[in-house]
Amino acid sequence: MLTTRAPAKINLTLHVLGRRAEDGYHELESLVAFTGAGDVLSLEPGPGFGLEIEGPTAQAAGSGPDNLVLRAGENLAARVPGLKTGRFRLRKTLPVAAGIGGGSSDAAAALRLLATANGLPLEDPRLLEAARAAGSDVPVCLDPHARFMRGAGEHIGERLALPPLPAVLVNPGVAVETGPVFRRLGLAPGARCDGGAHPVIASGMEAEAFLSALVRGRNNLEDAACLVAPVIVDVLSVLRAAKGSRIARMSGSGATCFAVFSTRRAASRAAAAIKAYHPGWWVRPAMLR
Ligand SMILES: C[C@@](CO)(OP(=O)(O)O)[C@H](O)COP(=O)(O)OP(=O)(O)OC[C@H]1O[C@@H](n2ccc(N)nc2=O)[C@H](O)[C@@H]1O
Ligand SMILES: Nc1ncnc2c1ncn2[C@@H]1O[C@H](COP(=O)(O)OP(=O)(O)O)[C@@H](O)[C@H]1O
Repeated sequence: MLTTRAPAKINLTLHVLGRRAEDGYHELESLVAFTGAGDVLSLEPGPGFGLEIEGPTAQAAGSGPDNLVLRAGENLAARVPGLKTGRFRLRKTLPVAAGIGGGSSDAAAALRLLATANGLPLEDPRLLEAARAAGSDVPVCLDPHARFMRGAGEHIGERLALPPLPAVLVNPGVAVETGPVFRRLGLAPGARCDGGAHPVIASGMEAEAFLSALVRGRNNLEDAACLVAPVIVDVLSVLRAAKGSRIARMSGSGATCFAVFSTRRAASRAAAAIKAYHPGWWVRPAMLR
């Protein structure tokens, strides 16, 4: 049995640069980081693909052929003749349709497990192709470390060493689909946006320099997502008001938002205080990397 983690993806920034005429997808520039924890996926090698799923958000994710774990597996099998397959077991704890790429990270985890079972290096181009075919966010989740993502997610930058980023993640329990949030931007195919250049972020930046660059970035989907799910406005104001919070922003197309704190202790305290006032919200302290 092979096992790997499928950590949550956080878009520390998400700049929308325009909308492509060819396929209607939006061109992005996004600084992505990952949490330590997340879903857990195992593979028991054997004939054909199968999926068992359990955990608090298993039902919302679904175990049918549309589950991104199975889609990713089939995508790779279509590209690698004689691929060794097997039965996946997914422990699903990340909220679903939450802007933290849980399904994408599960799909990437499935590809990593299949790569190991088949002796394929992570750099095998067929893995990247199978990832792209499963969804825009899957390629960046293949090797879950902080980096830039560009295009509609198909261009992945080098790993970046970020300073320690103690954070709190909050999801208010409202599922937000990605497509409708992009549509709310109202960009015509071929349109370009001029929201200002992305702040310069370099590997090895010291914490204060990194945070002052980060605050000059943005998530262009925030306003559109707040129209779809107005509770995001409350989540952002709670995170901004939390003691020791340095920056609060939405991840992806929402509804999960994050705040970064100067210390782990401040993040843990803020998480406990938010949870006490909002017992129905999913609240997690996390180190981002
Ligand atoms: C917004 C982001 C940011 O990381 O994350 P999430 O909020 O989903 O976590 C991603 O770009 C989402 O990636 P993913 O969730 O894999 O999206 P996909 O399944 O490929 O696309 C869902 C729908 O969103 C729209 N879409 C997606 C990506 C993109 N760059 N432009 C788009 O217009 C398209 O309408 C597409 O049909
Ligand atoms: N393994 C999976 N985990 C979560 N959602 C999944 C999975 N497989 C398929 N899905 C579907 O993918 C869609 C997006 O889910 P998810 O990846 O959690 O969204 P987001 O990227 O916004 O966090 C949902 O509608 C869900 O039904």
